[in-house]
Amino acid sequence: MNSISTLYDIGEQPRALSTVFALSGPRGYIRTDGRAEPVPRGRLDDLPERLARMGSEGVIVGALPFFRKAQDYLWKVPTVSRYPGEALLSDPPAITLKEMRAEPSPALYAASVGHALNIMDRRQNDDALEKVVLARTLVVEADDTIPQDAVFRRIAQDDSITAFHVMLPDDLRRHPFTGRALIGATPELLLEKTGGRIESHPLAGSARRMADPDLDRQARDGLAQSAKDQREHAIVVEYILDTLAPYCSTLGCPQGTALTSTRSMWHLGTLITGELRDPDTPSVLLAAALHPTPAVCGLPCERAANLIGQLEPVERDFYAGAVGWSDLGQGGDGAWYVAIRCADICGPFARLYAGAGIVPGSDPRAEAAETGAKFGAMLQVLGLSSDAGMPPETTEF
Ligand SMILES: C=C(O[C@@H]1C=C(C(=O)O)C=C[C@H]1O)C(=O)O
Repeated sequence: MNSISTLYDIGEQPRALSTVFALSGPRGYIRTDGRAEPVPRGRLDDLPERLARMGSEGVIVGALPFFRKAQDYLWKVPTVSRYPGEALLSDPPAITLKEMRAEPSPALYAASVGHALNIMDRRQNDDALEKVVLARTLVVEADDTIPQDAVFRRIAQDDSITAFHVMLPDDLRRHPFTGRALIGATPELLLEKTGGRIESHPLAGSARRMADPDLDRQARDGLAQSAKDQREHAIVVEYILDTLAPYCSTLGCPQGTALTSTRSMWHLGTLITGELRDPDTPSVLLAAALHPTPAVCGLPCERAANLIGQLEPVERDFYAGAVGWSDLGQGGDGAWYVAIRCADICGPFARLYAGAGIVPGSDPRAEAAETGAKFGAMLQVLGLSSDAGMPPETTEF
């Protein structure tokens, strides 16, 4: 018996999964229909073999974990349904929250950033750490079970992001509840494939948006001119181009780097487009090959992942992994998004995650504030103030 069947007590039987996977973004609303068959769980490195055993029809949906050595959580469904975005417009109920705490504290997070900067300073050789993305979390507890569908619907009303709602394996070691899901508002496309054409839209380099239009313009201009943010961004774009090049006959970023925004953040973003040599390479395999990019991990990748494992006190699990779909019957067409600006929700608990890229020249206090701002979108849909995750002014760093 594998861990899915143990936790869900479903044996190897397919199960009905009406709300286990939904995406809603500028390209409409997609959700799974019909009975779902689990893809045997395993590491990303052996996903090609596991997928080959799933046949050539149906749609693969689900979540890839942050660490490549952790187990993915994927399902095969007969089909996905697409609806216009309006299908989600409804009036979701309010959520009453009881408690909130930061894990780790902003001060401890800033200390980890300082530690990473020391490592970067010390090692000036070929294997030197150039970038690492460090995350922190907020735990919120509601009075009652958090209504996941309402949270998803509320997020999906923001058309500057792609909202996702993806079932996760229950983790009874953490809480005695079932029905765990990852729900979020990602602005970042890892990879989309349509026929032979692929797109990736990495983001890196961030500034918090301001309510005052003059301050907001200053924040935007400051980001556009920041050499540190441009370096942080270029590392991601180069990595994605290098990784996709062997799969592509043409590849490039014709529009260059531009500012993009959500309701709460400014980012530097670069649209990467290409033509595949083999137009039947499934999007899920391309996403698995790319993941984790230095937008969520760092460079060199393995060194950065090891440091994340050492410095972050809370497991990332599926945060900063990827969520998406891949239609095997249509040459693997589909879209995979970076699973950020999200919360791991189970029963009355939600754990929100936010990370920031650290490069030489980063300021630990500014990174603690940046992660605070990145909690904003999820805090707001949970009924809290969007700046409730900002480090308190009185915090001693
Ligand atoms: C890691 C996160 O965001 C990533 C890090 C960014 C940065 O460091 O500037 C920007 C966008 C994302 O690629 C997150 O939101 O948790």
